[in-house]
Amino acid sequence: MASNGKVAMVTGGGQGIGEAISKRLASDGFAVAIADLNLDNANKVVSAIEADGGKAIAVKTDVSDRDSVFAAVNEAADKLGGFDVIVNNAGLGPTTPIDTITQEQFDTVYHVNVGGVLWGIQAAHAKFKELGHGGKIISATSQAGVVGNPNLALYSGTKFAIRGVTQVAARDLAAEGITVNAYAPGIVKTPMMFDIAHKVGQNAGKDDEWGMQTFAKDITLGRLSEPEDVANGVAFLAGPDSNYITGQTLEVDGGMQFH
Ligand SMILES: NC(=O)C1=CN([C@@H]2O[C@H](COP(=O)(O)OP(=O)(O)OC[C@H]3O[C@@H](n4cnc5c(N)ncnc54)[C@H](O)[C@@H]3O)[C@@H](O)[C@H]2O)C=CC1
Ligand SMILES: CC(=O)C(C)=O
Repeated sequence: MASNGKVAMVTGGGQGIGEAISKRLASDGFAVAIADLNLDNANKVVSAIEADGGKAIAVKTDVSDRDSVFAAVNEAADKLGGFDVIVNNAGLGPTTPIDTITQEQFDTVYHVNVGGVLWGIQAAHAKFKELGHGGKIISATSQAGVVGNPNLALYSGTKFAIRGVTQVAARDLAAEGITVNAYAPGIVKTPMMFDIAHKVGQNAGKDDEWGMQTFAKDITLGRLSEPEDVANGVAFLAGPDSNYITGQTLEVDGGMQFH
């Protein structure tokens, strides 16, 4: 794998979509910091990247904690020799029928999903400033941040918020050569989505694979998303071909908005 001389940090890179993004960016030549609450999983992704000839480190990070995110960005820059791209991917996706949402759930989910993106933007901005160059900030929203989904009020609210923060940050940081975009996956085969499929609506209590397949009927392209489908979109947002794009949400959902 030839280095492209750039450094990226992926939060929640230890499994699911973040794992696929980390591996794809490494194969595109980025040195990658995998920032995850689960250090064992992050280390497994590092080993896989290194086995393929790439460069990566694992950094234990809690994105809901501002200091932890700043420390992770500093560690990534120090150990990997620069900082160019942050992918604010970590998120929680609990199933929450509207009347069941508790104060504790609200605090946890908003701190991880919205706080994590906000702290990631701040920490990346501070590092780009210190290094004297621009960079790219990319955050995970969802098709549930484009249309309201049944039983996901708490989650959907955070994902709509991330699109708002993305648009504002794009305007605030453009003069410093920083682009800020988001990606909106659809129904992706990851532990989070299997859990939702197992719990909501007509899928409740059915086996996970059956639950997932019932979502496929709403997808124009007729199949569920692999994590790698999303990673392809993020690779575009992280690379030079997206230099004239900012404030946008790239919907990588097989066409779910058409139904
Ligand atoms: N799976 C899907 O169908 C969809 C997922 N998304 C979004 O994509 C992103 C990734 O989702 P998945 O890969 O499915 O999730 P996942 O639950 O499979 O993986 C999430 C990763 O984030 C890490 N994480 C959780 N809390 C953290 C914290 N406080 N600090 C640092 N790391 C933390 C976990 O350890 C895990 O490695 C999320 O933001 C999710 O909302 C959006 C649309 C659809
Ligand atoms: C998990 C998710 O983002 C959904 C169902 O849109």
